[in-house]
This record gives sequence, C-alpha cells and structure tokens, in this order.
Amino acid sequence: MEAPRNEFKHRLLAGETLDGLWLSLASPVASEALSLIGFDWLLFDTEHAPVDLGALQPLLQAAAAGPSSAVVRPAWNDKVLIKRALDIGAQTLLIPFVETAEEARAAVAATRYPPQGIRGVAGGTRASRFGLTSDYFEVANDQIAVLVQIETRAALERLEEIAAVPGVDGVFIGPSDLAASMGHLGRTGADEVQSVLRDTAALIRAVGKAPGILATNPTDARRYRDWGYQFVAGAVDLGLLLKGAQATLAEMRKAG
Ligand SMILES: O=C(O)C(=O)C[C@H](O)[C@@H](O)CO
Repeated sequence: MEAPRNEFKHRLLAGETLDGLWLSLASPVASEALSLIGFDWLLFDTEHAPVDLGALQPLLQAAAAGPSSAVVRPAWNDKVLIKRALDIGAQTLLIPFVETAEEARAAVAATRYPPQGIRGVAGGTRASRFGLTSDYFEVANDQIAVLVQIETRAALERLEEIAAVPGVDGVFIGPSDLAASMGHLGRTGADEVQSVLRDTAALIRAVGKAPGILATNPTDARRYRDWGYQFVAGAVDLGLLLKGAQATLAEMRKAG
C-alpha cells in the first residue's frame, strides 16, 4: 500500500483556487457530514476550538468519509504539537502566529524528517497507515504542506522574507488578529484593515507563494478571491449553525 499523497498541496501548487470551511465545532458527526458537501478543504482548529490532539484523530477519521482535504491548525508553532498532528495523519498544517522568517523555518523543520528537519520518527502511526505503507518515509517530507499564518503588524512588515522561506507553501492571513494588532479589535471590516488585506494577496503572490484567508461569509469570501486569495475559508461551522438556528426561530415566530 502506498502512503497517502497530499491532494491539497498538489492542487495549491498547480494554482487551483480552493474553497474551504473552518471547523470549530469539535464534532465527529459534523466533520463527517461536512466532508460530504464538496468543500476543497476543511480546517480543523485546535488553537481556538476545544480540541486537543486526542480529540483531533476522530475528527480526521470522520472527515475521511468525504473528498475534502484536511488542514490542521496546531495550537501554536511548536515542534511537539506539529509532530503529533503529523503522526495523527495531518499532511497540511496551518501554523499560527508566525512573525519572523526564523519562526517559519522552525515550523518547516518541525514537519520534515532528518536530514531536512527534526521530525521524530514513529513506525505505526495513522500517518503511515499504521506502518502498512511501503513508502511512507520516502515520500513523507514532500507530501507535507506548510501554511504560515500572519496575524500581526510586525509579521506584515516581514511578509516577503517569511513567505520566501523554502518549504512554506502558503501564507494565510488571520483577519481578526491582524485587525486587533492594527488597533481595530473586532472590526475586520475597518477600511484600514480591508485595504491591507487587499494589498497583501499580491505581495504574497509576488514571492511565488499561495495567499489564503478566512472569511466569515460568502460575500467576503468572493471579494477576497477577487483580490487574489487562492485558498479561502468561506465560513465557520459554528457560525453557520447559529445563523441557521436563528433564522429558523425567527421564521417560526413570524406572525401567521
Ligand atoms: O485572526 C484570525 O482571523 C484567526 O486566526 C481566526 C480566528 O482564530 C477565529 O476567527 C477562528 O474561529
């Protein structure tokens, strides 16, 4: 049996635009159901969702029911969290709060086996199909995609050097944290923030890397795509659930 190939990475490097959904519900049932909708990728958040690494594995197993690629955000740019997410079978990682090229290099190194990096070696993990694959160690390094998340003004100032780090495949903008760092906490729609978001996609592309971003509704998602973002999460699952529930309740209570 061959080791799994990273479809997200191959499609991203081929220049495809990839539509995603951000998952924070921490529910295997929701993960499985949403994997069947047709999104190109699903983001599994362990930074701001109540998901530890033990709970991540059932989410990834459930989402394997559908064709969407899994992207995992470790809680921090930490070599142990990264190693454990990879062992669980994540092939694409979104690394939060990268502010320097050095931090980006550390993130990439944490995802690679020696001699390219420092990832620890385990034989029977979900990543290698529990050791049943014949070629896991030969192909693993090349099948990992690293997306670094830029979410502060300081990181923006070093955007080009961060994006240029070998092994960084994409640069993802976190609008909420970036807005906060710019003095617009809770206001991603502020003109100054939107203007930076508009310019940043082109800067990332100029370095030859794929720009990505999180939107919380399809209107914003389309605008970001039009600005050049190549992988865009168009909503958060929890937000969709609440919006649907609120709309249903409002409809039910309409005067007959
Ligand atoms: O800065 C951002 O935007 C993010 O990093 C995403 C947030 O963590 C959050 O909105 C995810 O639910």
